[in-house]
Amino acid sequence: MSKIIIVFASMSGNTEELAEAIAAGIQEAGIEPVLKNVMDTNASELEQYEGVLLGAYTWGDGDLPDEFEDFYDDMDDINLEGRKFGVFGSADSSYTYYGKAVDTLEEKLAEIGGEKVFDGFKVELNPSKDEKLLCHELGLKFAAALNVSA
Ligand SMILES: Cc1cc2nc3c(=O)[nH]c(=O)nc-3n(C[C@H](O)[C@H](O)[C@H](O)COP(=O)(O)O)c2cc1C
Repeated sequence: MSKIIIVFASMSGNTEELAEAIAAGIQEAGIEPVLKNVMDTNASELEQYEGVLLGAYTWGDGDLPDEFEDFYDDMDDINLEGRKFGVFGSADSSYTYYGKAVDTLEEKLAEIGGEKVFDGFKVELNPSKDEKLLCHELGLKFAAALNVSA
């Protein structure tokens, strides 16, 4: 059973690229993460993992992606005490609420007991090579944070 799950939503592929780069960093640390599109899972699955990473682009006027709405509502029914989390997402700074979906998910994860490992990681549109390297480092850092508490 893997220790880490990464759940993401990505309409045009940018957030998915972040998720894959973070997953590669986790793999380098020796943990095989579970990587799932939010449409293929549900919030209750998060309770099975020690580490939870959520990735979402921002939609509408600072909104969560539509496909994250049910998952987000169902997070109220789970408890992530003792679990570590991190949130990431691609966004566009020409909008008023830059990457607000990332903030919304971070707040919810903290509310249900999770402990944040890194500050919400927002990337402007398509990730650059350097930003993908940063994702890789975040993956390593996240895996290390779990091992410390193990
Ligand atoms: C209709 C629409 C609304 C958007 N609203 C926001 C927003 O409020 N804030 C923001 O930061 N980005 C907003 N975006 C930009 C997307 O988050 C951005 O294009 C992102 O790179 C998409 O990521 P993805 O490739 O993972 O789908 C919006 C994009 C569209 C098309």
